[in-house]
Amino acid sequence: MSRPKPNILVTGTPGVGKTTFCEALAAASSLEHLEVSKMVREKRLYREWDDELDCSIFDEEMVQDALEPLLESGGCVVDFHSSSFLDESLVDLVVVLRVDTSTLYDRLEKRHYPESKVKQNVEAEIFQSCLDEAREVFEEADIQIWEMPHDTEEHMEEALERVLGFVRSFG
Ligand SMILES: Nc1ncnc2c1ncn2[C@@H]1O[C@H](COP(=O)(O)OP(=O)(O)OP(=O)(O)O)[C@@H](O)[C@H]1O
Repeated sequence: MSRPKPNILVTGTPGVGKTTFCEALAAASSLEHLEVSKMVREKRLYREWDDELDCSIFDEEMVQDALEPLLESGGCVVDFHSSSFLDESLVDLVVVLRVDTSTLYDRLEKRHYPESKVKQNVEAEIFQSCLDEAREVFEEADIQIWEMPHDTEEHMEEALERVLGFVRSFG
């Protein structure tokens, strides 16, 4: 499906720096940053709330229904820790941000997350859950999946340059 501007999914374990990266990418391009976790909270796109982990159990169908009209015209950066809800026909590139577990631990610690939530997210990064989920959803559809380190400012600049190159050459 041809779109004038690409839709890019930026995913990764909570705390890897998706929002930081997406804000910088949106500022450097004409793409619109869709911070899905914020949309889920504000539009209540969930059926239940996990009090222990202090997070929503988002509803895939509700999130897809909210995003599809925005993605159909292209030019979006979708920022979320999951990729299971996205129809591959609406995605042109997937970026999976990665950090080492000690960096991730420190970042999540600073948020004063419950120990169980820090542990759950560090384990997800160790077992590369987000990368495996993106591969499961998008590899069949022949959509590029770029795994990019995001532990330093330098790595962020490198990743931004590479993705901006994709945006410039799209279409
Ligand atoms: N490339 C980077 N180098 C150094 N620090 C970074 C980098 N990217 C993000 N950070 C820091 O890591 C922390 C988490 O960043 P951010 O909130 O963007 O993560 P996230 O993946 O969007 O998390 P969540 O999914 O929970 O929203 C912030 O304190 C941010 O300043």
